[in-house]
Amino acid sequence: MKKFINATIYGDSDSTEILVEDYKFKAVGTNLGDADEVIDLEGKLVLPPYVDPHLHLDYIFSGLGEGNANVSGTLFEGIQRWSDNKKDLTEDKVRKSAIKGIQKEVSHGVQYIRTHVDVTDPNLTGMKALLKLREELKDIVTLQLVAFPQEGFFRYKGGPELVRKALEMGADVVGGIPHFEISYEHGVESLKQIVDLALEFDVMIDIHCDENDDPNSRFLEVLNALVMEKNYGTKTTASHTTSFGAVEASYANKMMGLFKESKINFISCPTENAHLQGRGDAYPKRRGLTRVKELLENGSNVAFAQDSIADYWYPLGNGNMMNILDNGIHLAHYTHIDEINKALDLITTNGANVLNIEDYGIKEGNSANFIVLDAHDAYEAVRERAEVLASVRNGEYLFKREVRKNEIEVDFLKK
Ligand SMILES: Nc1ccnc(=O)[nH]1
Repeated sequence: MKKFINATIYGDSDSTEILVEDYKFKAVGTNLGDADEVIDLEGKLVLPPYVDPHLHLDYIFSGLGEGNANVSGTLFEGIQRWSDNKKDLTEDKVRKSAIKGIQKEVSHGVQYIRTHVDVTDPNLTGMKALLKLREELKDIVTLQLVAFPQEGFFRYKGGPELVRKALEMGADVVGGIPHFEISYEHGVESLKQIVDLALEFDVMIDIHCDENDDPNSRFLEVLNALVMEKNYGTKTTASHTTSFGAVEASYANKMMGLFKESKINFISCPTENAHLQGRGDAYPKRRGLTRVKELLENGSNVAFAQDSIADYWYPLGNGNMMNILDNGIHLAHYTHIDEINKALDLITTNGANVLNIEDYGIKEGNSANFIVLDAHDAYEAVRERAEVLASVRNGEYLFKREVRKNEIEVDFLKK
């Protein structure tokens, strides 16, 4: 039995101690009694691990190297460059770069990743490599795999069969990209078939949905309607929906009511889409985000995600969710003090809700997974973009770092 004392627990001001036994939280409270080992957290902020609910592990680092830069900075060039280069993909290549990406994310306190895996590949190379890693790395990170037809469900020859095959192989989620199909009708039909596949295989849905600046892109409306009718909203996520940041208020307001009814989830990738969107705009330029603040006020579940690390779509990124959060709350105007105080939800609990993880959170009976930040409360953590000092999984440290001093003592300040 292990006891962590002097913890400041995010969202639980009554508790300061955590007791862990047999990989699980045995109790969370105060004065919890004796333990074999006592660890003093010195008042630091403890929260459930970061969740990155949208990442492309099979693409990681593909954008590095001469001639690989996406010159226009657009989604379409990213897809084209990937398509041109993916023919040389091997399982070993995907495995090695995915491991590097996972290392980066885990070292920043992430323990849950949903990764889209391109299945528009007759060999399903990425899916094969990532299915193995999902199993091999499960004590370090929980991986959810999306069968994602990057080059289009219909637009890529044999797309529907490849998506089905990936689900048969064991993908956890079915994906889609309706705004990349060749017409509105093709996009709608792809969504219908994808929802049918989800019901047939009993898997979640996560669609790259309206990742453009077109205020007339309407696949979010279609997806929402389809899953609302099937009562499948909590198992469904609309990723990106950047066009919803460009629509008129009267349309947005109508949709808000329908999102409330369907309970569909949203993922916003603030850094990626600030980079990709608005490329066709003169000034003023769109920020490229969906209506994050308004969706949250509507009671919808919204999570932030990294999306890319140095691939054909986005040249930056390092798996640090605090960086994503910092950018996201600025771009979304989610910066009232009350919003800042709960902003960590966007990279923790809200992501766990997207992934439908039930065994999540610092409470009795759950797996003993948590992180410790170099801050004493949520506001300080967000304002300082606090470092992750430790990540604990199943009661054991994945890593632990020295406490960094926030303030350097400079001689002249003492005078
Ligand atoms: N942002 C994106 C990254 C990768 N693929 C996409 O379709 N979009």
